[in-house]
Amino acid sequence: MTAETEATTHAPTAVPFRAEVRQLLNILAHSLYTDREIFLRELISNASDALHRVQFEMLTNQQVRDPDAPLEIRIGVDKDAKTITISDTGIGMTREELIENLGTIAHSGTRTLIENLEAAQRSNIIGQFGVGFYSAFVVADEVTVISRSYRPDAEAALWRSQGGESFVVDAAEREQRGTTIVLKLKEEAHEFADEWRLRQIVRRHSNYVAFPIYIGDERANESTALWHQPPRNVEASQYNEFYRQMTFDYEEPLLWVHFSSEAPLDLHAILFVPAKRERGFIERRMEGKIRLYSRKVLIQEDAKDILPPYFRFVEGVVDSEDLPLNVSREGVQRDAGPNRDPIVQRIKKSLTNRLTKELVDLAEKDPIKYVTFWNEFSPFIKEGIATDPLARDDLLPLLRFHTTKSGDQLASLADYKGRMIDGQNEIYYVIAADLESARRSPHLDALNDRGIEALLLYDVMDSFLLNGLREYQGLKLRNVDDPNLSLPGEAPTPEVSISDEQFTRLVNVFKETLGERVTTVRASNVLRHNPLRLVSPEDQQYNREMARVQRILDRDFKVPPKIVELNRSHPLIVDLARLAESDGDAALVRNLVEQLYENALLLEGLHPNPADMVGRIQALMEAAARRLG
Ligand SMILES: Nc1ncnc2c1ncn2[C@@H]1O[C@H](COP(=O)(O)OP(=O)(O)OP(=O)(O)O)[C@@H](O)[C@H]1O
Repeated sequence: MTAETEATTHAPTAVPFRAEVRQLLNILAHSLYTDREIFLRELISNASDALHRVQFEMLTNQQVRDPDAPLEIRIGVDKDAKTITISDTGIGMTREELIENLGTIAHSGTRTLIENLEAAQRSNIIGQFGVGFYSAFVVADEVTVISRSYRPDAEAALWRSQGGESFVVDAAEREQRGTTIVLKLKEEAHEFADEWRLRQIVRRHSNYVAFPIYIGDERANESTALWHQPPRNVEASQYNEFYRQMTFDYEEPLLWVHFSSEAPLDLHAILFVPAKRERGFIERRMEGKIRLYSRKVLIQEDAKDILPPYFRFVEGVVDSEDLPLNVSREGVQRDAGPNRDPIVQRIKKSLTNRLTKELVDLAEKDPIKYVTFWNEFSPFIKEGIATDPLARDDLLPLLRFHTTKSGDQLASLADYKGRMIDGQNEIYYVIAADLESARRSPHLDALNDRGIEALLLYDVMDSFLLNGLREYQGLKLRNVDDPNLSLPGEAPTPEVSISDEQFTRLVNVFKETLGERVTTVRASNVLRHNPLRLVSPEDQQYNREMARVQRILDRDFKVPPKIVELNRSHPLIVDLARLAESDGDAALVRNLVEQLYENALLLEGLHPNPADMVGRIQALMEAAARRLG
């Protein structure tokens, strides 16, 4: 580097903030921010991240400034000058990094906040966002950052701003690796120049940070990571607090599991099942994060492969001395080398088994709480059964269904099995668009008559679930729309009140009216209380479960041709057969046939556009009114 370039690089330079950052600073400086104290959480979280990063760097890189510096955060207060100083021995920043990180790059949290600002201000929940470093300007009218990067050849640098349009960077004096942030408190924030107050804030928001936080000479945060403490010493409130500080979720978790073993596998972990699938009011998160530690070093912030994909809603911390440190910090790529590591696989298995067992226990011991779990997370469990044959048997006890006998309650497969009638060796189910349609399904006639229970499947995920659930404890699952359904038990034989000729004529009217939409029309021997049902021909047996999904996904979805089965004893069919005999009402008969067919489509969840029926229904109503009037 020449003397000139060095001189220019080291001159104090004013740099404008990026537009989004200016906007954010303006908002923060003027907002009535009730959660002002979270500025400390944000700065501590940055410091902790910087410490984690340098710790990780030291695993692989010998060339680190101050390799022996203790990894810690120190907070000091000058009561007279009204300043707070937050120092860390983390990874530090070069001059260029200060410019980039603290002024020109818009971070994810910043953008989300600006986009949702109005709602955030209205409900006073700015504190739920990761506003990060800039939250310093909520309490400070001047912020100074002095930093020295871990890179041995890097110089110290300074960043300073009053939060307006720009910031200044300059050279600085600092020997030690790390970052110091000095906040000159605003008049209305002088209350924070108080060690006792700061100590309280650290307890509330940053108690479980993995590095020591000192205020003055006293440690302010928990000294042993919660997951390293014996579970019997940890209280429910501590788990709840830990969860809240880690996730910012404002609801308490539904369940936690604390793992603590040293042999044969060293494993210390706390896993949480959140109360809701979507967390946070604005920044909705669907997936949990597992922070992976080895020998107390954070090696992955969002480990993807330490739990199976169907448990991706789980949050937590996993720490094992046995984990290989070569697992990358940027995140485990699924199927990438280190994940094939036998230790990673063993940890995964151990976590998965225990978590599954805890959920099964919950289902048995606290069915009410389990239903809240099921309502939120059932799609994941169904996905697990559909996609992971090895997990299937373990997950089956978690399944819950509405059935024809469960009323408003949910039933497990074991409940179903216990209620099977003599001679029954299959589990019957009906698929429909929603619970009410399922309950009304004409396919259920024959089962209801015999006292046989059916599972009511109406969730889109159920179609996928069936791929992995062909049988349960030796009992095959069978769709009740099966044309060859042969049922155990007895049912009364219905009276047939139309002649064969009348019926044949009616069958022909159905065939002519419905044309290519039907493969055949025939008498049903299972219908009792419904006039008609649609049955899938043999060649559709394998994909009919997916037809409903296709209808939702594919705008041009065409209903595959079906077998129409008619109930010869049903008054509507009887009347229709009589009506079909007289030629005068051909249009009315056609409309009735069409409507009967479409009613059935609707109950099957296959109707492409129910609103199309309105015109015809009106025509039928007019005809009825005319006759009655
Ligand atoms: N104490 C620190 N030591 C080292 N680098 C830091 C420190 N504080 C901030 N930084 C750097 O500045 C960047 C910006 O910080 P900021 O708090 O604005 O956002 P973030 O923490 O990265 O992201 P977000 O808050 O949006 O999740 C950080 O990503 C980091 O690179």
